[in-house]
Amino acid sequence: MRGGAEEMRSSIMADIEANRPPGNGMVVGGLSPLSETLWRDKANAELVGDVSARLTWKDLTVTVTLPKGEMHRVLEGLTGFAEPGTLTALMGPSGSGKSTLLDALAGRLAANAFLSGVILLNGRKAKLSFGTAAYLTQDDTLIGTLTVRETIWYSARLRLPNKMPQEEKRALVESTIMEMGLQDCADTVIGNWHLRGISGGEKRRVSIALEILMRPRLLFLDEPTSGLDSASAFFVTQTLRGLSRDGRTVIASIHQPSSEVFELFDSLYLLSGGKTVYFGKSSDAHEFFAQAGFPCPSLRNPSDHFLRCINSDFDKVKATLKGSMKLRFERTGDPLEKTTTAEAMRRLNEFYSHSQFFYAARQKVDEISRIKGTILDSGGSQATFLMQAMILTKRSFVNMTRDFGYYWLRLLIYILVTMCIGTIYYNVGTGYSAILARGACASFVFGFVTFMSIGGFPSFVEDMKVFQRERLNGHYGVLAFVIGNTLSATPFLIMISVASATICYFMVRLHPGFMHYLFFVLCLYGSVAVVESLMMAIASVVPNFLMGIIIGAGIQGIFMLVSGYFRLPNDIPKPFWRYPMSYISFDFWSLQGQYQNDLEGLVFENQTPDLPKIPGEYVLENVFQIDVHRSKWWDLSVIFSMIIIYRIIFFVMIKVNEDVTPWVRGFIARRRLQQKATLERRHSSADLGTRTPSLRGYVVEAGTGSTDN
Ligand SMILES: Nc1ncnc2c1ncn2[C@@H]1O[C@H](COP(=O)(O)OP(=O)(O)OP(=O)(O)O)[C@@H](O)[C@H]1O
Repeated sequence: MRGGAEEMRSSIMADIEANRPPGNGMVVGGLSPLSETLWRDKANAELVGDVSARLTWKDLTVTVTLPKGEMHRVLEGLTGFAEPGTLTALMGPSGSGKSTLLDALAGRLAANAFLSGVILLNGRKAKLSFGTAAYLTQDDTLIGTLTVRETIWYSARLRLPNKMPQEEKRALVESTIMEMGLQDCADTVIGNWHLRGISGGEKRRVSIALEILMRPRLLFLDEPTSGLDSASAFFVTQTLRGLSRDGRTVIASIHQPSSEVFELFDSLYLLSGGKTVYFGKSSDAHEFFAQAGFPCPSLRNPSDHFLRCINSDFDKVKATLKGSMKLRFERTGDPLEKTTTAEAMRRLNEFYSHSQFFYAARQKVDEISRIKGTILDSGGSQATFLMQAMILTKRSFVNMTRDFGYYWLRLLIYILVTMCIGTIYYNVGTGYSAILARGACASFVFGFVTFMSIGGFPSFVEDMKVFQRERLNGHYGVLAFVIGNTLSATPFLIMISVASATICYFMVRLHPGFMHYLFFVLCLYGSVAVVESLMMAIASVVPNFLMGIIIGAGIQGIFMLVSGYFRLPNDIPKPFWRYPMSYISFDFWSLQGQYQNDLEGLVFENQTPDLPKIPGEYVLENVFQIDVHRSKWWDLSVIFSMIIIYRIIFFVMIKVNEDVTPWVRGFIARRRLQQKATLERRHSSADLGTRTPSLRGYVVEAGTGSTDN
C-alpha cells in the first residue's frame, strides 16, 4: 500500500518534471521564482488513505435553457482545483457565474442548467449534495422564532451521534458560538416578520456556524461576508482560513473584499462573463495583472483593481456619466483610462489562456485527478432516524408555538368565523326551512372554513426553505421531516378543530348526542388536516408562496364545486366531474358524512299541523341525494386516508426531484448536445465540405450525479 503511494508520488513528480505547456509552447509572462514553483510545493503531500477532500474541475461548461428555449452559456471551459488546507476565493462582478460555479461543483445546479466537463473529488466522480460537502447559500434561511443558541443546538442534536454525551454536544455548540463571535446574541431570537431579532450580519454568521458545526471536509460558501461590516468580514474570513488550516477544503465566493480580507485567501479564481480571468495563488494575482498590462495603481486595494478591470458595467456607467457631463476626466495614470473594460477583459482572458498560470493549473488538475483518494462518506447526519424525527417534531412544535402566524392567528379567525356561523344559524331547529339551512351550514363549514387552512401556507413555505437547505446539506431525510411536521402540527389542528366544531355544534344545535358531536369534530379535523397535507404536496412542486396559495385556492375551489352542494351529486356532469373529480374531492366525502351525521334520525315538521312530517332519511335520499347505505364512518375513513395519501405524494415528489429529475436533465442535456453537434457537423460540411469534430469527447453530466469507484 505504502509502496503504491510512493510509486504514484514519484510518477506524479516525474510527470510534473516532464510536462511542458502544451500547444505551440508559447508562454506569455515570465514568472517570479516563487511563481515558477507554482502549485508544485504541495505535490509531495501524502494523498492516499486520508479523509481530506481534493476537488478538481476540468473544462467545466454550464449551459442554461431560457424560457423561449434558447441556450445561454453561463460558464465556459473552467478548469481549477481546490486542495485541503487552502481557502480558495471566487471573485468576479455580479453575474459572472460565481454562484453557478459553486452550484456546479456542489451538484446543485438548477433544473434548467446542463453541465459538461469533469468534476472529480479525490479522483472520482462523486455526488456532493446531501452532506458530502457543506454548502452555505446566499440566503439565510433560518427559523425566526428560535434563538441563536437554540438554532445551533437543535442542528447539533439532529446531526451528532445519539451516543455522544449531551455535555460534549453542548461544548461543541458553545465553541461554535464563540468561534463565530455570536456569544453576545446567543439568546436573542433570529427574528421574522413580527419578531425583531438579530442583525443581518449576525444571521449570516449563524448560517456559517450551522455549516461548520460538523467540521465538514469540504465547505462551499456563497458570499459568506455579504452584509457584514469590514471587521466582521475579516473575522469570518479568518475563521474560514482557520478551518482550512485544519486540513479542510474551503471555497468561497466573495464580493469586494477589503485588502486585509484579500490577504487571507490562498488561491484566487477570478471570473468574468463565465470565463476564467485568473486562477492561481492570490499572492501572484498582482504580478499577473502587471504582466498583462494592468498594474494595480499604488494606493488602490488590489481586489478592487482586479474587479474594476473585469467589470464591464463600468463601461456603461462611464458612458452614462459622460453623457450627463457628470464625469470630468483627470489623468491619474490608471491603465483603464486608456481602454474600455470590455477590451481589458478580452486582453486578460487572452493573456491568461497563454500564461504559465493556466498551464500550471491544468497540470495540477491532471496530477490530482490521477490520484484515487478516499471516497468521502456522505458527511450528513450521524443521528438515528428516530432521533431526527423526534428533534424535528420538537423544533417544529416550538416554532409553531412561538410563531403567531402559524396557528394562533388561524385559531382566532376560526373562532371568529364559527361564532358568526353560530349566530347566523343559531338554534337552527327542525322546521322545514331548517333542511336547507342545515345543508348550507355544513357546506359552509366543510367548504369555506376548511379552505381557510390555506392561511398557514406562508409559514409552511418558510419551513420548506429551511428543510431544503438542511436536506441538501444532509442534515436529515425527507421522511423524518414529514413525520416531524405531521406530529408537531397535530395538537394545533386538534385545538383548532375542537374549538371551532364545539362553538358551531352547540350554537347551531346540530344533531344532539356525543357520537354526533365527536363525528363533527373528527370530520372537521380530518378536512383541515387534508388541506394542510394538500398544501404540503403543492409546496413540494411550487415552493413560491404566492403561486402556491393561488394553486391551492384553485384546487379547493374545484373540490368545493363538486362536493355535492352547489350541484347535487346525481346532477354533477358525468364522467369527468362526477368520476373522478367528486371522488377525489375531500369536500364531497366530508359533506356526505356530515349530512348523514346531522340529518339521520331527525324529523322535520312545520308549524302548520296539516303538513306532513319529513324524516331526515327521506331528506338525505331525495333532497341531498346521499347514499344512506354507506356508513358516515366510511366517509370519515376516506378523508383520513387522503391525509396519508397527500403526505405520501409530498414524500414522493421530493424524492422524484432529488433522484429522477437529475437523470432526466442528463438525458435532455445529452440529446441537446447531440442535436447541436449534428447541426454543427451539417453546417461545417456545407461550408467547408469537411466534418468538424467540435463536440467530440464532450463529457456530459447532470450535476455530479454518479459515483465512480
Ligand atoms: N438557472 C439559470 N437560468 C437562467 N439563467 C441563469 C441560471 N443560473 C444562472 N443564470 C445566469 O447566469 C449568470 C451568472 O449567475 P450567477 O448567479 O452564477 O452569478 P454571480 O456571479 O454569482 O452573481 P452575484 O454575485 O450577483 O450573485 C447570470 O446572468 C444569471 O442570470
